[in-house]
Amino acid sequence: MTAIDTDPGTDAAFAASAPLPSLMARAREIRDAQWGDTVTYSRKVFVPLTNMCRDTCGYCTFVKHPSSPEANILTPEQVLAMAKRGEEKGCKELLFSLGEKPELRYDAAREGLARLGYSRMTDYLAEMCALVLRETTLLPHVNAGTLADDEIEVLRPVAASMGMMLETVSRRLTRKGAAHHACPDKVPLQRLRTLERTGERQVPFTTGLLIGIGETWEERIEALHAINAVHARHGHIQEVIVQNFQRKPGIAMEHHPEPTLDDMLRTIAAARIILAPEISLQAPPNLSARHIDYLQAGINDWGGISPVTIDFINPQHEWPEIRALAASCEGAGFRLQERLTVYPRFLAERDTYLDAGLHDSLDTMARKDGLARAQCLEVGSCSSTPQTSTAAAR
Ligand SMILES: O=c1nc2n(C[C@H](O)[C@H](O)[C@H](O)CO)c3cc(O)ccc3cc-2c(=O)[nH]1
Ligand SMILES: C[C@H]1O[C@@H](n2cnc3c(N)ncnc32)[C@H](O)[C@@H]1O
Ligand code: MET
Ligand code: SF4
Repeated sequence: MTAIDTDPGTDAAFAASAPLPSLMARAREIRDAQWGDTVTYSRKVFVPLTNMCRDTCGYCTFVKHPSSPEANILTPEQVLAMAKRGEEKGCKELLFSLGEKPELRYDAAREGLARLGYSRMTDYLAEMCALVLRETTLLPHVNAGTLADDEIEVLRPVAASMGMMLETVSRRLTRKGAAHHACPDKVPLQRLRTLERTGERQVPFTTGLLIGIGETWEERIEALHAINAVHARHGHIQEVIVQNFQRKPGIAMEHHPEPTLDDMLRTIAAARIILAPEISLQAPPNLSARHIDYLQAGINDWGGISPVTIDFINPQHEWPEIRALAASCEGAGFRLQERLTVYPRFLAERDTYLDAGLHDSLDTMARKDGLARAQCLEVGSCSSTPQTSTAAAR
């Protein structure tokens, strides 16, 4: 149920054709009703567990071929050292981001994993999540791309939340010369299956669109509807990220145009109109000088911001200083507030969405956090907070 009486069909048509100012005004209305004037972020440490990957996305600088001197798999000692540094700086989330299934493509990846005692990257990832839970107070979030049923099962007990950008639903982009050529994990059907499987297993989940990689406006709308449909079946989508493609030297798409600010504002507003209101809408603060304008298009979240690690995916773009971001949010009439990697709605339904083995860590973190939301854990309900007043669409 939306807070405002609307017809989803009419809204979709509106999103595709309305002038940008009225589209943004409509999106703001929906955001204000659900999320108020609070805009959130997650203080996190980013751990790039491996940069080897069986895919070769045309926009990616993160991926390294095994023949590169930079190709690596972080050791448990390195993971723990980064985690401890994050913990000291007050981080609450540890984001594992990594290449997809490199062991299925490269001997070097198989050998590297074997030296660590594993045959599958996902098993090593699960063990590193367990290590973080054991040795620190950080909550692990994993962004490991497409996941099969058994991979979700090994990760669920040790990851507080998971994510995978849908990126796009465009199959055209898997053709030769396009962004996702020769990327088995970027075939839209595989991405959609991961959204469905994590829904079936009730994993608090992040997904999103990568804007400006060759997709059409209609394909963006179709992707938003696909996300909304999977959420309507399972209620597990915590947040949707609208991320703008960044051009960098050395990538296949180095001459591909970046999306404009208007492109971003229109897509963010369309997302806010199409998606169920309880899905948090996120856009990164470090990939546009005009990110504050995103607030006028309906976002309520900035995603992860790290006081200790760079954005390994967009390393040329520094994180904003949290105090400076708070000041510019305030200038725009918003209050910046820290949040956990698990949103209040999911904490309130912990028995459904969170493995019992994670409850202690969640309690510790929510209390340490000192957020008013910690009360959700004690009273078992968050009905007084705007984020949780709407039940997940089922
Ligand atoms: O700093 C980043 N954080 C990314 N995040 C993390 C995000 O900003 C938040 O920290 C977490 O989702 C927790 O809410 C992702 C998480 C996912 O599950 C899937 C994709 C992304 C993508 C990015 C990204 O490109 N850069
Ligand atoms: C972790 C996420 O980072 C995004 N990603 C990867 N490369 C780029 C880039 N050049 N610009 C912006 N986002 C990118 C993808 O959407 C991926 O899923
Ligand atoms: N390889 C995964 C994906 O593309 C994780 C983030 S990219 C470094 O979805
Ligand atoms: S974006 Fe992810 S899947 Fe694509 S090449 Fe980079 S690491 Fe691999």
